[in-house]
Amino acid sequence: MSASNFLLVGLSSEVAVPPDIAEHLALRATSAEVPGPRPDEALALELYGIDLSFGGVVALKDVDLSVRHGEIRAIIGPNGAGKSSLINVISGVYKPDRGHVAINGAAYRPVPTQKLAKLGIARTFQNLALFKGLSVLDNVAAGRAYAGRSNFLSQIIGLPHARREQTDARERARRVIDFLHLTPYLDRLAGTLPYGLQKRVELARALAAEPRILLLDEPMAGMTATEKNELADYVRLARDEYAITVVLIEHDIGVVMGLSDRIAVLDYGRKIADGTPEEIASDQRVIDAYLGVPPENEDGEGI
Ligand SMILES: Nc1ncnc2c1ncn2[C@@H]1O[C@H](COP(=O)(O)OP(=O)(O)OP(=O)(O)O)[C@@H](O)[C@H]1O
Repeated sequence: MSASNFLLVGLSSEVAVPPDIAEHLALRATSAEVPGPRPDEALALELYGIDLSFGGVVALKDVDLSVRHGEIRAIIGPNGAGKSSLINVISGVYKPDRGHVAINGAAYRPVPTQKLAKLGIARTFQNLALFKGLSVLDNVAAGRAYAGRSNFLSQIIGLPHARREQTDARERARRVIDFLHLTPYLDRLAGTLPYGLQKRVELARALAAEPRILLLDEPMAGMTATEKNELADYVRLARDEYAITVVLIEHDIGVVMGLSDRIAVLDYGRKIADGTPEEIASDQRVIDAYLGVPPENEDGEGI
């Protein structure tokens, strides 16, 4: 039996996972590297014992993270704390040196970004990644196209199921555009819109993929305070309307405090705190990290 057969057999007896997803999942129990607890099916996302380094630079050290279904979960931390690295591990861009990621209670093997949608994951990027020369509608429909089943060739040839998918993608895109109050800009080239609206189009494109988990990489970077609050409202509305789980990394603690159900704080690649906004706001390690108090050395003394 091939390794993938073994994994699929194992999965089918453990949890009900759609075939597309099962194809990319591996039972956590198959890894002897970090014998952690069994994945918890009640969690949308679970990271356990994640290590990641680049040459001699430690980006993440022994990071655990649990995300409940329907939760808005923020990851914050000072510059270089490891936030982007962590979101890139979740989205399969980086393969961790050690540790596990589980989605809906089944372990997950990194997949190419274009296959993420099939796993029910969509993401936005720190630097805008819109097709600036395409209309808002085309950009948002492109997000849906990733989640479709037809391949690029059948779309070019115009096979019936591919054509149907394209029509569906545009209908879905229009609904999401309407939901995010972007209809007046439907035919505008994305690159001509003000920055705050482009970020909203990016959110629309991610939602068009009908994700179960939405990863937002610094969604409010470069925005004015008004734009940030507006986008935060849309993220909350989207979570409620589409019943999705949201994981975001963000620099602006104020916005995060108002938006998130729970917050994990990274500093120098380690998780130093995890809890509700109220718990995080009063955590001395978090206050120290943001005020720039140096980490302790191995003897427990400041360095
Ligand atoms: N591709 C890479 N190559 C080398 N080092 C990297 C790479 N990506 C991240 N790092 C290093 O890993 C550490 C964590 O970086 P990361 O970008 O994850 O932090 P961050 O919290 O997202 O920072 P910022 O808020 O500034 O974006 C840093 O020391 C960074 O220099």
